[in-house]
Amino acid sequence: MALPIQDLPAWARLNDVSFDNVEVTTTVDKGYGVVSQKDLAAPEGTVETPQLLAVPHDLILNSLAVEEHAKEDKEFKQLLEAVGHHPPRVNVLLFLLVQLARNSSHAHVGVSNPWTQYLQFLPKTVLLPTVWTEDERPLLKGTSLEVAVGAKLRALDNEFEMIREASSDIPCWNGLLWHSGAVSLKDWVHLDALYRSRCLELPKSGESMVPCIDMINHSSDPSAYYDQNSDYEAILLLRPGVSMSKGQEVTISYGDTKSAAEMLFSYGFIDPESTSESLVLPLAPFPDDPLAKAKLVAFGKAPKVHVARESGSIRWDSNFAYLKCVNEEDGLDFRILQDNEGNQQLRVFWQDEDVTDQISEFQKLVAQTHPLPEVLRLRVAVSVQENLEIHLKQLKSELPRHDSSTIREECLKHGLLLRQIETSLLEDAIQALEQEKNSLLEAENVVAYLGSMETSNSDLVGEEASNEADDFS
Ligand SMILES: C[S@@+](CC[C@H](N)C(=O)[O-])C[C@H]1O[C@@H](n2cnc3c(N)ncnc32)[C@H](O)[C@@H]1O
Repeated sequence: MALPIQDLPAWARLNDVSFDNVEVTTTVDKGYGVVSQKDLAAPEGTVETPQLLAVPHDLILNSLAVEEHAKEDKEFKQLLEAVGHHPPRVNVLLFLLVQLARNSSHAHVGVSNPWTQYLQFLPKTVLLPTVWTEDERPLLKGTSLEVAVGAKLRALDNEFEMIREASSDIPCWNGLLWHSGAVSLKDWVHLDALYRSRCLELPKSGESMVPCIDMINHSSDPSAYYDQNSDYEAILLLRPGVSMSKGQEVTISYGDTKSAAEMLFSYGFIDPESTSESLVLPLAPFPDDPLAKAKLVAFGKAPKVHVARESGSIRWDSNFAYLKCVNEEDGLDFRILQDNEGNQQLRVFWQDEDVTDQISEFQKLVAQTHPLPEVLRLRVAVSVQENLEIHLKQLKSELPRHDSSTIREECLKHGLLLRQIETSLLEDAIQALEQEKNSLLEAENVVAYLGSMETSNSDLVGEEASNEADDFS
């Protein structure tokens, strides 16, 4: 069920949301947005700029608010307890799933609240890559989002199954959520997209959804910002130095340090004016490394390489790339230790020191303590460059043939933009790595090391040759 946006002012009045000289309307290309109803100005240097919106604290939706709702709603409390402790985001999504089920089945399980209705104002489609179709997702092939979106979809599937399992023993929820067919995995994926594209980081309440303030679009040159006042209300204020005329769109910044991939992943669009030039790619251990499994377990996170262009130059870093490129002969060791309770633990040792707790700083640690730091850096640079080349090759390979009528324009536009941004960054990073490799090859201890390797190889060849001669005799 959807409610027309013209009904939002009535909902706002009923719930004490105050709009001051602004209104929600439909924009040309960004769905809903907020525009000013009169000329507005906040002179430079003013401390108290005009307030455009105020949303009462009890409408702010986060994990804590969900627990408050549960106190007044016995049936929801039962559901929340059955699902157990999960990240705050899951509690909020569960709360929204219940409102969605109520709206679609007209069944009144538990107590309805302002969000039951507010959800009906929100867009039915949010084009984040997790909701792209099978035809649209190949646009991400070779980009840094290919693996991330697949992993996110699997995580969403697991969350939804976990909720189904935990709640299907509770008769009223089993009836509403599962028997009525009111909600499905598609709804969970949609709610997650709504959540990620609309949640704000409030100074006092933390990560939260805020009705009405979530109707404000992003700009790299924003006219407003949000805050929280002493009553914990979420408020929207005009920025100092901004003047705007009647009918102009009010905008905020969704952040200016996010990469193109992060913007697309969280908001479904890329604004090249406000994205940082960076990307994060997955990195696998060498397939023939006997320590590969131990390295992955000890690292504890998905191994990655981070590439960025900062002030015109390329920077890359990867703690896992360093772990990948060192071995026992460098001073790496894994040991299984047993604590007093008999639990076994994998510990990482570097040059006989237990560095398990420093594994997230492995690059720094090893770069400072390796006896031949330039030789190690060369090994890591070669491995990282190879990894980037594989991704670049995929990015440059032709996209699978598709029927353009099955790909939505917005997905095509932002998918191609992401490919273009990441291709350019990877090409420059590969070139920078080539330069770095060349200068490392000239470093004194690299020359000496490679020279010693050559000597021992030719000794070996000499020995082999003499063995062969022996064999012939
Ligand atoms: C917080 S909501 C803003 C309100 C939203 N336009 C709506 O219709 O409900 C964020 C979503 O608005 C859209 N959006 C916001 N700023 C945008 C921009 N500068 N360009 C394109 N889409 C934008 C994206 O779909 C994004 O996921």
